This record gives sequence, structure tokens and C-alpha cells, in this order.
Amino acid sequence: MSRSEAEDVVKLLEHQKQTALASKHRKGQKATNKPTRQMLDFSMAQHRTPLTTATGAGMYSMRTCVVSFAYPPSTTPLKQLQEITLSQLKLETNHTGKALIVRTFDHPLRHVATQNIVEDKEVNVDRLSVYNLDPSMPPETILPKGAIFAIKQPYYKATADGGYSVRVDHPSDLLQLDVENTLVPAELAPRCGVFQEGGHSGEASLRFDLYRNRAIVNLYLCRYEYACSDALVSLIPDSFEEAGDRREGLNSKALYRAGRAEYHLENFTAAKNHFEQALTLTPEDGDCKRELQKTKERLQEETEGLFNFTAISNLVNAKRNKVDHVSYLGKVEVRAGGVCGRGLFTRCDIKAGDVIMVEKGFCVAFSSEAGTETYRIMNLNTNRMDSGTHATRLFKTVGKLLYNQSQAKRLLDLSDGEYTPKCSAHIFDDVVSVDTFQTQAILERNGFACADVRSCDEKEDRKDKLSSSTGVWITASCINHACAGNAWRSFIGDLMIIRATKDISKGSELLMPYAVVEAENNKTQDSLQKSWGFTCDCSICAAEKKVSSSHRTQCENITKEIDTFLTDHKHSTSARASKTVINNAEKLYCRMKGPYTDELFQYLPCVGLINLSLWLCTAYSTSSSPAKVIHAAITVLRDLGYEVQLTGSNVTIDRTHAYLEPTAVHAVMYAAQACYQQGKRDLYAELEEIGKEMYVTFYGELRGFEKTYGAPKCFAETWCEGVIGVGAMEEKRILPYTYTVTVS
Ligand SMILES: C[S@@+](CC[C@H](N)C(=O)[O-])C[C@H]1O[C@@H](n2cnc3c(N)ncnc32)[C@H](O)[C@@H]1O
Repeated sequence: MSRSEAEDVVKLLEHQKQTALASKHRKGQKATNKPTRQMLDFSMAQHRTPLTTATGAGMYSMRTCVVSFAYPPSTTPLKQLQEITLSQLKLETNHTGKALIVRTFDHPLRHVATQNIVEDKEVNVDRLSVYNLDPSMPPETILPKGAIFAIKQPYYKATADGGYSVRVDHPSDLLQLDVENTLVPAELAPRCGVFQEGGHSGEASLRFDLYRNRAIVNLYLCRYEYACSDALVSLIPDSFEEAGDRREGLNSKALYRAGRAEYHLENFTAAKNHFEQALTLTPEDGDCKRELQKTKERLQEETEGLFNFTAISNLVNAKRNKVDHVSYLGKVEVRAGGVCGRGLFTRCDIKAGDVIMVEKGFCVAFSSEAGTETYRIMNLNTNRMDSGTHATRLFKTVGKLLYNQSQAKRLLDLSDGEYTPKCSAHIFDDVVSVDTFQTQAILERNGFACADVRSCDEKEDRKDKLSSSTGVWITASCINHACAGNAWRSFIGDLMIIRATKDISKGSELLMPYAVVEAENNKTQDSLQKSWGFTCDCSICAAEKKVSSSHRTQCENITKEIDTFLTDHKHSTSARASKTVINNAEKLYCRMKGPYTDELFQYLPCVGLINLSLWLCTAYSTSSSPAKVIHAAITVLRDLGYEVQLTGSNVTIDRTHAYLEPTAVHAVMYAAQACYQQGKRDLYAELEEIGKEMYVTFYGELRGFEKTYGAPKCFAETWCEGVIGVGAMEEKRILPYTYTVTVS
């Protein structure tokens, strides 16, 4: 994003905030000139035209989701609320202690909110807008025509088009009511006949059937806790003789459904028990056998951490990015005593490159998924604006929590930046009361940008991507930040794989860079402060803070010169650079190295040198001797904080202070190639192993390695032409997070 674009975004957020603040002056007023039923009908028809339309090559309009000023969800059962009518609503007011009962009378539509027009028992009409629900849910399932709804603590708003709307920010405040519900006023009861259970409701066998069938509906609706309890309630006891020889088949079905619900809740031991019990009743049930087998595999993954990442990677694609695998957390534990509050600690020694943990996404919004759109999401509470799939991530997360209390509790346990009041996720009227604003605060602090399909496919700079996928991984969220951390994450579908970037001893805290470490430390600190509310004090940042102000100014100026140099002399062309250009780069490098004094940075990464250092290494790869390339590659690694020594046929590498990024793999592979050229095959093989290990740590798997670095036997030939990797290696360092703009 350019500076002027960023300024526009800041202005937009400021404008939105001022508009929201200005509307507050109407708080408590009654609405005047309310639209009639015909006017509302007309406006609905007009709004059915889609908002997001292509406006030319490469141009599009983006939806904006505004997270308005926070208020908590209702935590009172409907029966205890006092009825309010549309005519009694006051503007910009949260009608605490009240409930509005209305009936929808048109087909709903969805833009950012799902909308419909409603009437109450006094035959007054108005608009109803429900925010923050999963966009993949068709609007007809949210606000169907002719349905009756109770809106707890309704919020009434003047809208930008001069009209009004009852606004629901917390979906748990919206309840669809059964026509038989005694709270439904007679005036709103449907005029046509409805299905009545009649005298059957008391019949036990029908009751079992209904629960069993509701279990499957709840499974499809992803309401797994409800699905499981329905399935178990539907089990027909032996004493119920009426069921006769149908009992075993029906109970097997119920147990199968309970097993599937537990599987989705990742309670694999319970799932296994249900499937096994079902198979004792119907031993030949193929579905049950298949699910039991899958469950056993998940249990093995969960307890032993046995994953075939290549096989998993082969199965994922843009349409199928949610994998059927499970988290492995056996080597880690969450506890207090991290660099800030809680942290994640190791329960055993872990070697560089080894898997530390694997976590299945709690909720992921993939940009390629149906219903996912690129939104701007503006949070007026945190003054933050993100673009990408963040809005969809919020809607999906809220949707997941509404009917799964245990999942809601897990998410609400994460750091929320001191959000108040805290939501306790209690169940009222069969729905978990979920605070959308707190959920968004949690997602802002704990969300990760992730690959659309796999990390190794995404080697381009994410800065240019507006729609990158985002999600939340609960255990990984407990990892605190350090620029030169000891762990790195990669993704295959919605599976996050965290590997060690250096040797880690038992009981150590895991630390991971949240965002790219910038050449200018104040930029890194700004980004951490704006997005996560802290400044970093890791070894790199502590050294950077001690840099004298004259050296800092020198660094800032030379960084600009380096940027200009790298723009003028693209990395991909450096292999063909003239002697003069190389000379200029060397001089620039020496000047930049000055401020990185040994006193402060003897073993630490010198972030401002990395890009130029790699450029030089690439340039030497065609114009200089292998010995010079090896020296240059070791210099790149040194600038990344790796201490490398090549002695005889041995490579020793000290990663204590290292900062892993793809540049490290490039440097190792340049060194490997140069060793090959010198005929030092042992060194070459060892370096290649290190390069592969770093690559896998960064990207999660080896896929794409050969394409980038060439097959080993081609090295000698490609070397002579100076081709190796140059075209395939990316020019820029990777930014793992999507853009965030904050207004103070
Ligand atoms: C994703 S959470 C990490 C887990 C968190 N410590 C907890 O107790 O749940 C991110 C928050 O942790 C804190 N944090 C993470 N790394 C930090 C660091 N290096 N220094 C200070 N605070 C940090 C910040 O408050 C940040 O917003």
C-alpha cells in the first residue's frame, strides 16, 4: 500500500468514526418521518442489486464492515425481558431489559448485513439488519419471509440513507420464535394453518425419532454439542419394548451421529467409543467402520504426532483447504511466566527443524471459499482497519460460537487487550451469548494471516495481496513474539505446522516473530505497537535501541539508498550486473555495516544488511570464484545471525541468535552450489540438507524446493550459466501478515 493510499484509508476510518459519533447526538430521540410499508418494499427492491461489481480491469469496489461502538450482548432469558414495540424505540439507544417481537414480510437480502422488513403487533413497520453472521449462510435461512423473531435489547439506528433500522450486532440477541411460543402476540401468529404435533408429542417412540433426526440436522448446521446431546437422548433403552428389533439399528444410527459430533469437536476418544458401541449393534455398518478407522488415525496423530505432510499437501487445493487432520500438542504446554503473561513452553528438547506442534485451525476464512469476500473491516473501538478476509473470519467465528459453548470458552480465554466487560459465554434461550466486539478484539490480537492453500505456493510478497486468508489457531495464539524467535509457522490448508528454527531445550518459552522484521527498527516497533499493543525487547530490538542517534540517522539514510539501488538493479538481474554496479553495491554494504558495531551486534542479525548482502551473493555467483561466493553466502547467513563454519568436510552452524527467512535458504544453497563447483561433494551434501531443513521449516514441506534451487545434478551446468535459482528466487522478503492501519 502506498503512502497516499494509507492516508486515504486513515481518512476514511476517521470519517466513519466522526459519522458514528455525530449520530450519537440523536440518542434518545424518537424517529420522525418513518418510511411507510410501500417505501420499505421499494427500498428493498432497489437494494437487491449487488454492491460488489467489477468496474474495469483490476478495479473493484470493496465492501466495508464497520465494527461499531461496543456494547455487551443480552444475558437475560427472553421470558424475563419486557416487550417493546417499534413505535417505542428510541434512536441510538440500546434498549436493555427489553425485547421486540416482529414478523418479517419480505424476502431477505444480504450486503454487509442480512436485512429484511418487519412488522410488529401494532402493524408498524421498519427495517431489521443483522450483522456478523456467516456469509455462506443464505439470507433466507437467517431472516426468512413470514418468520417471527424476538430481538433482545434492540438497538435502533438512523441509517445513512435517511431511514432507520433495528440493528443486531450480537447474533445471540436474535431468536427465531416458534408460532406456538406463548410470547408471540396473537396479532403476529400466522393466519394459515401450521403443523401441530397433536397428540403425538407424548409418544416416546416419536420423541426418540425426533431427537435422532434433530441430531443429524444439528450436525449439518455445525452445532456439534447439540448434535451430540440430541443423539444420546435419542438412544432407546432396553426397557422400551415397543421398539422391538428396530432398536439396535436405530441406536447404532444415534451412536454414529454422536460419534461424528464428537469427532468434529475433536473429542476423539469419545468418538471412538461411540463408533465402537455402534459396531457392536450393527457390525457390518460400513460408514461406521470407516469413521472408526479415521478416528483411530486422528488419535494417533493427536498422541504421537505422526503426519504425512506430503500426502496431506497432495490433497489440498483452493476448493478443499480444510484438511481432515487434527492437532498435535504433545510437546508443548501453555502456562504463565512468558515474556508477557501467558506463553507456550516446550515439554522436551527439540532440535532445529523438528516439528514442535501441529494445529488444526479453529476458524479460518480462506479467500477462495464460497461466501468469503474481501472487506475492509473498521473497528471504531480499536481504531484499526484491516483488509482481507478479516470480516469473514469474524462472521464465521461468531457463527461457530453461537451453538458450541465449549468452543466459545476456548476462544474467549485468549488475550483480548483488556476488553471489558468480559463475556462469559453462558447459554440463554438455547444460544450462547457471544460478544461480537470482544470476539473481534480477540481476533485482532490472535489472528494469523495464512496461505490460501499452502505456504510453499506463496512466495510472492503478501503486501500486494488484498485478500489473503486469515484464521485463528488457539494454542499457537499463546506464543509470544520475539523478532529472533525460536519457532516459525507454515500452513498446509488449515493445518498450522510450527517447527523449531534453532535447538530448543525442555522448558523454554517458544517465541515467534509476529510480523516481518524491518530494516528500520522503529517500523518494526510501530507495527507491533499498532497491531498487538506492545514494543519488542528481544535481543535484536534491545541492540537496536542502543544504537547511537547519529548511527541511526546514518542507517535510515543508507536504507533509503539501498532501497533505491535494489529497485534500480532488480535482484533477478544481479547475476548479470556490471563490475561498476557490483562495486557500488559493495561500497553501500560497507557504509551500512558501519553502524552495526561488533560491540552491539557481534552475533546478532543485522537486518538492514540482509537484502543487499543477498544481492551481492547472487552477483558473485556468475562473476567470481566459488570461494568468493562461499564467503558471500556465509556473510548473508552472518547478517541473519547464523554463525557458519566450513571445515574440511564439516559444516558447523550456530543458530543461537538466528532469524530465519527464505534468504537463509538461498544463501545456504549458494554455498552448497559453490562447494559442488569446487568438487567438495560432502560439504555440498551437508549444506543441501541444511538448506532443505530450513526450507521445510519455513514452508512446511519440501514441495517447490527443486523448482527453486534446481536438481542437484544440474547444479554444475546451471552454475556455469549463472542460472541457479536466480529467476526462481523471490526478490523481496516475505511479509506474513496482512495490512493493518491504525489511527491514534
Ligand atoms: C497472541 S497473544 C500472546 C499470548 C499472550 N501473552 C497471552 O497471555 O495470552 C499477543 C499478546 O501478547 C503480548 N505479547 C506478545 N509478545 C510480547 C512481547 N514480546 N512483549 C510484550 N508483550 C507481548 C501482547 O499483549 C500481545 O497483544
